[in-house]
Amino acid sequence: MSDEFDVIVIGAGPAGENVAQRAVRGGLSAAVVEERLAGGECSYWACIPSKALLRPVELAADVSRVPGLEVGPIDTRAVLARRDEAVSRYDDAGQVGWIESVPATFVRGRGRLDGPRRVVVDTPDGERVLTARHAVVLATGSVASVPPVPGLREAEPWTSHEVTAASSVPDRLAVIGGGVVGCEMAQAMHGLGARQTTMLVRGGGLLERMEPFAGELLAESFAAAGIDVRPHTSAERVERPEPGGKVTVHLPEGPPIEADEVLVATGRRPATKGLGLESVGLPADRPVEVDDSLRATGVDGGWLYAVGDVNGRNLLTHMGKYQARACGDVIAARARGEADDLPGMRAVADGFGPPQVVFTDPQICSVGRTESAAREAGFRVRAVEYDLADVSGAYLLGDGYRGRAKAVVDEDRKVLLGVTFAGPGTAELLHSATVAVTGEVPLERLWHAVPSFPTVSEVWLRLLEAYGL
Ligand SMILES: Cc1cc2nc3c(=O)[nH]c(=O)nc-3n(C[C@H](O)[C@H](O)[C@H](O)COP(=O)(O)OP(=O)(O)OC[C@H]3O[C@@H](n4cnc5c(N)ncnc54)[C@H](O)[C@@H]3O)c2cc1C
Ligand SMILES: NC(=O)c1ccc[n+]([C@@H]2O[C@H](COP(=O)([O-])OP(=O)(O)OC[C@H]3O[C@@H](n4cnc5c(N)ncnc54)[C@H](O)[C@@H]3O)[C@@H](O)[C@H]2O)c1
Repeated sequence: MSDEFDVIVIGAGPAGENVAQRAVRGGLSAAVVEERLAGGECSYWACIPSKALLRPVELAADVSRVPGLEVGPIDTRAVLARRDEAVSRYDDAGQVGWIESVPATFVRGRGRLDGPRRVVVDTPDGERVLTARHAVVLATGSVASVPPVPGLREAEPWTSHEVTAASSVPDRLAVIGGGVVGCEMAQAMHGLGARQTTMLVRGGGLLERMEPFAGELLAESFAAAGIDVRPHTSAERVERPEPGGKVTVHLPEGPPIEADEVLVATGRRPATKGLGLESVGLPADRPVEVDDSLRATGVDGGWLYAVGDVNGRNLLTHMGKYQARACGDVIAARARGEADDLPGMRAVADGFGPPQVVFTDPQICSVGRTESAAREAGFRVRAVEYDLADVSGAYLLGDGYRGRAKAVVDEDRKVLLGVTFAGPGTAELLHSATVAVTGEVPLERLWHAVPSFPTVSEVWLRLLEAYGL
């Protein structure tokens, strides 16, 4: 059977779904190919379940800081049941219905490129060949990478998939990696009942891509909660004689770690395996390089696009969806032969440093460049910091509030290049920083954006005062 569509999207994660929606809105027909569940990694094995697991842990920490309230033990079964609800019990009927309501054609199966504008899908009913009149969009996401530690792969470690879908909490958990997944999932599992949680962190601290104080505050909070964070420590060898049995993680020095599960959280690689990239002259094992209109570079005819994790620009759902909006609009404009360079048709925000919230206690929130990244990029920089505990709104959230904020200023233009907040109750504050950084709001204008008293957002005023306004 042969089918022709204006646009074919491979991968129905948040990025793929949104490209289809925008392209259809622009007057085109679209097919969306998905091998597993419509909604993608984010909906079932990443953002949604991880936040469902973290929320009660965070709430318990918030409550424990307010005198007069008492936190009882967390009912882990109820939390796991709510997680199951949040992931629609791994049933994508709702998401498929949404795609069909766009309207776009949903094709269940594994897709691969087979030369220009041609996609072969292995469906449960056999092979189906789709051809695209205008564009093929790769939105296949990423997969967890497992480092070549002897014995690790054989030990069948947990990745983000297994930990977010866990049906029980291991008594003893070893975590390899001190990045976002490692931090969020160590905290979730520990808060939900793991008795011994050990984090093996190759570098000097947690969340090393952020401002240093963020990882430091998080490490203090983890230590207080009883999570054992071991900087400058790598796994040397892993043993698991019985499948599903006890795991032993050997270290270069000191006694090995005995655990019931080992979680690998050492980054991700683009999901390009078996995608047929070589059939269009692209390397098979790298992110698909794109320009700001999300069009793949180095492909004749300009019909191939890539959005979301697979292009390696910013591995975040909201950034993938942002790219998808630009991509769907630009494909539609090019198909109609209209101007394809309107401001919304270029994913320029990818270059600013994306907004990101790490949903730990304390929350870690950042947008734009860190001070060191800004200096490396050649900006003339001045940075100011403020202790969030000295802001009335933060103090009122609970006793012993710990938090910090930092603003990185471009001294030539007097605008913000980056902002970081670390502290409870700061996640919803981040968008104000995103607006200031993206909008390049002059500091003197920002002065007139008066924060409400007594909220945590009063830190804006304190940062500007620290700068000298
Ligand atoms: C534990 C964890 C927590 C996270 N939390 C957050 C968070 O809180 N906030 C945030 O912004 N980001 C978070 N992320 C990152 C976020 O999950 C990703 O950035 C996002 O899912 C990327 O979206 P995507 O559409 O590019 O890919 P995906 O969501 O990975 O979707 C890709 C889809 O393509 C399908 N596919 C792949 N290959 C093929 C093929 N050949 N044929 C057909 N279908 C195919 C896959 O089955 C999948 O459904 C988290 C990641 C992890 C691992
Ligand atoms: N709340 C959120 O926004 C959120 C939550 C989870 C994941 N994510 C996204 O998912 C992506 C993947 O997260 P991640 O935590 O897997 O990756 P990461 O890049 O954030 O962290 C990887 C960690 O593993 C370490 N590492 C890498 N290779 C190693 C090796 N061989 N041995 C030991 N340690 C090693 C790194 O030093 C780092 O500490 C992130 O880029 C993030 O954007 C976002």
